[in-house]
Amino acid sequence: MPKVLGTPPSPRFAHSAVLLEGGRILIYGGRATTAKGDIWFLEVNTPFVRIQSKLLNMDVVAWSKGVTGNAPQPVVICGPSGVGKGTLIGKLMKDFPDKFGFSVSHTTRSPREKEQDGVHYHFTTRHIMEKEIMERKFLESADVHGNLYGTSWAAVDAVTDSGKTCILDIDVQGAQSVKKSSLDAVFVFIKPPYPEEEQLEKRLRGRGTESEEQIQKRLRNAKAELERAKDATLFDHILVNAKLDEAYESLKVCCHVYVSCNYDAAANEFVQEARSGHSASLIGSKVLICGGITASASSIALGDIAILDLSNISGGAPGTTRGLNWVLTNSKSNGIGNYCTQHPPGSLSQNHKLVSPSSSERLVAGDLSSTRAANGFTR
Ligand SMILES: Nc1nc2c(ncn2[C@@H]2O[C@H](COP(=O)(O)OP(=O)(O)O)[C@@H](O)[C@H]2O)c(=O)[nH]1
Ligand SMILES: Nc1ncnc2c1ncn2[C@@H]1O[C@H](COP(=O)(O)OP(=O)(O)O)[C@@H](O)[C@H]1O
Repeated sequence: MPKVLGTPPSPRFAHSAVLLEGGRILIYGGRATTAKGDIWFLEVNTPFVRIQSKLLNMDVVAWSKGVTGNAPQPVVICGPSGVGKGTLIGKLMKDFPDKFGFSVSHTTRSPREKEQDGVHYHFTTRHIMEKEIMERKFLESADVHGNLYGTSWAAVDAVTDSGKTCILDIDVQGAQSVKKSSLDAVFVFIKPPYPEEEQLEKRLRGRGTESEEQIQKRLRNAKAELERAKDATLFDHILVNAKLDEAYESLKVCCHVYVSCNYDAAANEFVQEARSGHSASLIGSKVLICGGITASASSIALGDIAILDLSNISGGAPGTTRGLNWVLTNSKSNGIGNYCTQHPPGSLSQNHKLVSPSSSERLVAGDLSSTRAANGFTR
C-alpha cells in the first residue's frame, strides 16, 4: 500500500476517475456524504510525489483539491523574529476576513499570554509532533529557536478549501521546503529598517514576550535569516517594515488584495453538485462530463453536459490544483445524447442517451469549442 498524503475526499460511489497526463488521476462527482467540492486529483507520479517517495523510500500518492479559475496563490511570509510579521498578518486578517485565511502552524514552544491554541498555533509537545512528522502529517517542519514548528497539510487544506488566500508565517528553512513543493506560492521576506539588529532588539524588547535568553537566541538567528534571504531565487518580494502603514500597503499588493481573481464560486457550486451515474471522458486537455443525477430536490442534473478545461492548471499537492475552467452547457435544447462517448454500466443517469458512433468520432477529433459553436451551445 502506498503512503497517502494530504486530505482525501469524503467517501463516495458512482464517481468517475480519469487518468491524466503528468501523473494525476482526476476524480469527479459521485454520491458522497457531502454534496459539494467534488473535483479532486490523486497525484501518483508528479514531481512532488516522486520527491516524497524518495524521502520515505516507499510508494507515495497525494491528494489535491481542484478549484476553478485563477484562485489566489498562497502567500509565504518570512522574516526575523520581531520584524513585525505577526502584526502585519494580523492587520490583513482583520481587514479582509473573507479573503485571507491563516495557516495555523504547530509548535512545541509555550503559548504567550494572549495566544490561543488553534488560532495562533496548535501548541503541542515534541514527542507528539515528532510522531506526526514521521506519519507525514506535515508538508514542512523545522527546528527554530530551539523548538519544532511545522505546517500541517490539514492547516493549508482548511484555508484553501474555503476559497481564501492561504497565508503562511514560517521561517526561511520552511520556505525553502515549500518552494520545492508544488504549492506554487508567492514568497515575501520582511526586513527591519537600518540598523537592522538594533531595530529588531528594540521591537523584541518592546513586545515583552521573551526571556533575555530567548531574545539573544532570536537575535543570533536573525543574522542567519537575513543572510539566507539574500538567496535571490527564493523570495519574490522583499519588504522593509520601517513605517507600519507603508509596509502594510506593500504587503497588500504582494497578497493580491487589489487583484480580482476569476475564482468562480457560482460556477463551481453549480457543476460540483455531486452527480452520480455520469460519464467522464478525456479529450485532449478537456474532460467531458455527461449526465447523471444530483442529490438536490430536482434530482436531475441541471446542466447535462459540462466540459472541464484543464489546459491551464497549476499548483497541486500539497494544497490545491488551481486554474480549472468549466464550460457549462444546457443539454435540453442541444441534444445531449450526441455528446456522450462512454457510459458506465448500470448508471443512474435519467436524461441522456448513449452515444452514437458518429458523434463519438466528432469528439475524438478534439475540437470541443468548434463542435460546441456548431451546435449553438452557450456558456
Ligand atoms: N518552518 C516553520 N516555521 C514556522 C512555522 N510557524 C512559525 N514559524 C517560524 O518560527 C519562528 C518563530 O515564531 P514565533 O515563536 O511565533 O516567534 P516570533 O517570530 O518571535 O514571533 C518565526 O520565524 C516563524 O515564522 C511553521 O509552521 N514552520
Ligand atoms: N513598523 C513597526 N515599527 C515599530 N514597531 C513595530 C513595527 N511593526 C511591528 N512593530 C512591533 O514590533 C514588535 C514585534 O512585532 P511582531 O509582529 O510580534 O513580530 P514577528 O511576528 O515578526 O516576530 C511588536 O511589539 C510590534 O508591535
